[in-house]
Amino acid sequence: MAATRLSAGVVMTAAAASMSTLSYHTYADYPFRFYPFSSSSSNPPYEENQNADTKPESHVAQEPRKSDFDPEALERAAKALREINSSTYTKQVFDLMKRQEQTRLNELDAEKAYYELFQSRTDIERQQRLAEEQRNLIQEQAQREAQALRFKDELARKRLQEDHETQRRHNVELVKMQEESSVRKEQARWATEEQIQTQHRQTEREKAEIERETIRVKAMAEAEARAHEVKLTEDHKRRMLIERMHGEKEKWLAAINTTFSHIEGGLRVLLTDRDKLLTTVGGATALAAGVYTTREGAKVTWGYINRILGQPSLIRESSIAKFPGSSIISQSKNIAAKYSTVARAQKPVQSKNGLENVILHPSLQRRIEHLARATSNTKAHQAPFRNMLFYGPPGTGKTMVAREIARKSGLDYAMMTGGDVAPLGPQAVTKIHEIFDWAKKSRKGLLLFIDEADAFLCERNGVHMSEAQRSALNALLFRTGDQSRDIVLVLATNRPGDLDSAVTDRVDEVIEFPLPGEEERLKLLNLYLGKYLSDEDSNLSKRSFLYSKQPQKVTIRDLSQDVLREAARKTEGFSGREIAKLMTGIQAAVYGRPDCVLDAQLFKDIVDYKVTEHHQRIKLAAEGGLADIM
Ligand SMILES: Nc1ncnc2c1ncn2[C@@H]1O[C@H](COP(=O)(O)OP(=O)(O)OP(=O)(O)O)[C@@H](O)[C@H]1O
Repeated sequence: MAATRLSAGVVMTAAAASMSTLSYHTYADYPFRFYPFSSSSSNPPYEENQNADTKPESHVAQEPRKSDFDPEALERAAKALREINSSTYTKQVFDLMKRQEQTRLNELDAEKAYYELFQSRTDIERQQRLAEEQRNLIQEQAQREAQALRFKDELARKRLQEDHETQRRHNVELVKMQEESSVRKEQARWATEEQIQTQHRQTEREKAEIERETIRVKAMAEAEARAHEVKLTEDHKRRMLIERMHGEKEKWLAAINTTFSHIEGGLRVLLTDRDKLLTTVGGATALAAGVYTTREGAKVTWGYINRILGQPSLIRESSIAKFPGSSIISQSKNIAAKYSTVARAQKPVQSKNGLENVILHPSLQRRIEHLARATSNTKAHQAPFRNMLFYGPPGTGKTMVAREIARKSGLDYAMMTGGDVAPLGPQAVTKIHEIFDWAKKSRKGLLLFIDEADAFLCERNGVHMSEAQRSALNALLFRTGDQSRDIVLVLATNRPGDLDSAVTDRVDEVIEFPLPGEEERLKLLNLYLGKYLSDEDSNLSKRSFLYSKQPQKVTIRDLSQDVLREAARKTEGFSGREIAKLMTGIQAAVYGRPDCVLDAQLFKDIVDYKVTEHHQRIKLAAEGGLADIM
C-alpha cells in the first residue's frame, strides 16, 4: 500500500512537472513574466518588478527553444496520465492540479494589480517631475528678469554716480580756482600793506631818532645845569648838617654826663645802706620771675587760642585774617598784601578787562571772566558753587587766575598744596576736616585752591598711595560730596590724568592753561619790562631808605617794540614764569653794568642766552626721560 502511494506521488510530481512545462506556452503571451509554481515563485514580486525592463530578455532566455523540444516529456506525461487514470488517487491528483492552477491564476491577478499600481505611481511621479520642471523654468525666468532689472538699475546708478563725480570735480576745480585767486589777491594786499608798514616804520624810526637826539641834547643841557645846582645845594646842605650834628653831639654828651653822675650817686647810696640793697635785689628777682611766668603763660594761652580760632596749618596763603579781628597785614604770606603789591606793580599795565597782571589767550581770558562773574552771581543768589579744575604746564598762571577769580567774585581765598598732605601721616584726615570747618567761618564764602592736587588726590588704587593718604583723600571726598554754598574748590595740576575718578566727578569746570602764544609772550615781556625795569622811580625811593648810598637809575635805550616782538618770537615754548624769570635776568644784567643802561643789544644777548638755556633744559629732560624708560 505504501509503495503504491509513493509511486502515485512520483507520478503526480512528474505530471505536475510536465504540466508546468506546458503552461509556459499557455501564458507566454501574457505581458508579464509567468512564475511557475515552484520555489522561485516565493520571491517577492516587487523585487522582480524592479528589474521589469530586463525581464523580457530573461523571459526570452528562459523560454525553451523549439529546436530543443523533448517529445519524451510528452510521452512521460501521457504515461503518467495513464498511470494516474489507473491509480486509485486519480481524483485527488486532479483536485490538486486544479487547486495549483487556481493559485497560479490568483498570483497572476495579484501581480497584475501590483503592476497597475506601479504604473499609476510612475505616472504620478512623471507628473510631479513635469510640474517641478515647470516650476524651475518659471523660477529661472523670474531670476533672469530680476537680474536684467538689477543690471539695468546698476547701469543707471553708475551713470548717475559718474555724473555726480564729474559735477563734483568741476565744483572742486571751481573752488580751487576761486581760492587761488583770493590767495593771490590777499598776498598782493599783504605785500602792499607790508610795504606801506615798512615805509611807515622807517619814517617813524627816523622821526623818533631825531626826537630822541633833540631830547638827549636838551636833557644833557638840563642835567648839567641841574647837576651844578644840586652840587651847590648839596654843599650848602652838608655844611648845615655838619653844624647841626656838632650841636646835637654836644647836647647828647652833656645829657650822658648828667645821667651817669646821677647813677653813680644812687649806687653809692645803695651800697652804703644794707636795707635798701636787700629791697632792690628782692624787687629785681620778683620782677624777673613775674616776667618769665607771664611770658610762658601767654605762650600756652596763645597756642590754645591758635588751635581754636587760628588758620589751619595746611593753609599756606589766605585772605582771611588769621584771627577774628586781627590785622590782615599780620599774615606772613597774606594774599591781601599781595593784592596791594600787585596793585602797585600793575600801575604801568592797567588791564581794561579786569584780569589784571594775568596775560592769557583772549578766549581763555573771556572764559575766566565769565567764570568769575558766574561765581559772583552764584554767591549773590545763594546758589551752590561750581568746582573747577585747572590743568596745564607749570608756570602758566593757574594760581594767579584762582586768586583773581576769588578777588573778582568777592570771595575769600585760601591756598594749600597737595604735597603738604602726605608728610602729615595719620594727622592728614583731621587737618582736612579742620580746613573745611574753618572755611565755614568765612562769611563771604571761600575759594579753596589746592595746588599740585595730583600729589594727594591721585588714583586710590595706585600702589604708591599710603593708607594715610587714602584716608585724607576719602575725607576730602566726604566733605565735597554735596554741592556746597560755602566753598568753591579749585584744583590745579600738571597731570590731570592722575586724579582719582571720584575727584574729577566733583569738578564742574575743566580749564586748560596752555603755554602762551606769540602775542601773549609779547604782552608778558611788556608787562614784566614795566614791572622790573621801568618802574624805577618808586623802587629807587623805596631802596633809598635801606641803603645810605643812592642807587643809580636804570635807563632804557633803543628798546623798540620790534626788538620785543623778535624776543617773543624766539621764546616759543616759554611759560609765563620763564618769561618773568627772563626779565629778572635782564634786570640783574642791567644792575651789573656800571651805567645801569638797558639797550637793545643787551636785551637780545640775554634773550638768546635764555633761549639756548631753555632748549638745553628740554633736551636734558628728554634724555633723562629716555634714560628712565631704558
Ligand atoms: N599768564 C600769566 N600772566 C602773567 N604772569 C604769569 C602768567 N603765568 C605765569 N606767570 C608768572 O609766573 C609765575 C607763576 O605763576 P603761577 O604760580 O600762577 O603758575 P602755575 O600755573 O600755578 O604754576 P605751577 O603749576 O608750577 O603751580 C607768576 O608769579 C607770574 O610771575
